[in-house]
Amino acid sequence: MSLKFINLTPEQQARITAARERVAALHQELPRNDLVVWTAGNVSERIPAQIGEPELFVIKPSGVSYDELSADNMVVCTLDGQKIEDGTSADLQPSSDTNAHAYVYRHMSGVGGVVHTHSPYATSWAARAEPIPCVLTMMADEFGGDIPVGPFALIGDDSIGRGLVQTLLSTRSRAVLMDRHGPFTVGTDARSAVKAAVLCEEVARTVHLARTHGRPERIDQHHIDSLYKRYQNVYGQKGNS
Ligand SMILES: O=C(CO)[C@@H](O)[C@@H](O)COP(=O)(O)O
Repeated sequence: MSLKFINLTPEQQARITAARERVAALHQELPRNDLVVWTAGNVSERIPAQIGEPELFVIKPSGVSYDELSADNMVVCTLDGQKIEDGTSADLQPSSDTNAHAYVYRHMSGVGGVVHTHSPYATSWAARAEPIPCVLTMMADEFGGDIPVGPFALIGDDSIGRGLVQTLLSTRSRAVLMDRHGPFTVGTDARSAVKAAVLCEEVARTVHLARTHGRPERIDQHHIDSLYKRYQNVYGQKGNS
């Protein structure tokens, strides 16, 4: 028997409602930052669960145009990737990448948000299965080094999620280029995962452009480490990613 939104505690219902608003709004950042064409991208966010509460996340419905997305049609799923009775139509299916997002949430407790796009420059590096070398200070700041490539995997089961987690656990980078597929990014919440997706595409583009007129040199590892440490601990306003 599937879980029902109406049977959850008022506190968890409120957390889900707030997450639906945030995730719906964050989907507008994908076309706004030229990270997607048509419906080819998705964002999800984990719902913080108190002891005894079911662990859930919110994700977009599959194949729905970004201008039709709203808090009302954000789908609520268990960490097994099963949609709950969340108040949306029983026919409304979650994203086709739900299994990948769910696998990350099950295996990486520190991840609160996952994003997948087919943004053109990052996807062109993925098509070549070539990591993006850390030749820019922005890469050291945000990704702590190169942006790695994850294994080729077909959609539909845990294959993408397994390859994604295996790669994420071997790097500081919050972005992974899945071989011949495209970028996935993670963050402490959906907003930080969207930021990683935006910056992943930005550095994929600028390194591509740099490569057309020469071979930029990778930044020395000790400089990458100090840039990453500063940016992760000093940059911006307190509490704002
Ligand atoms: O690449 C694929 C499907 O192969 C998906 O990531 C992309 O089309 C987005 O799908 P959803 O609309 O999230 O189901």
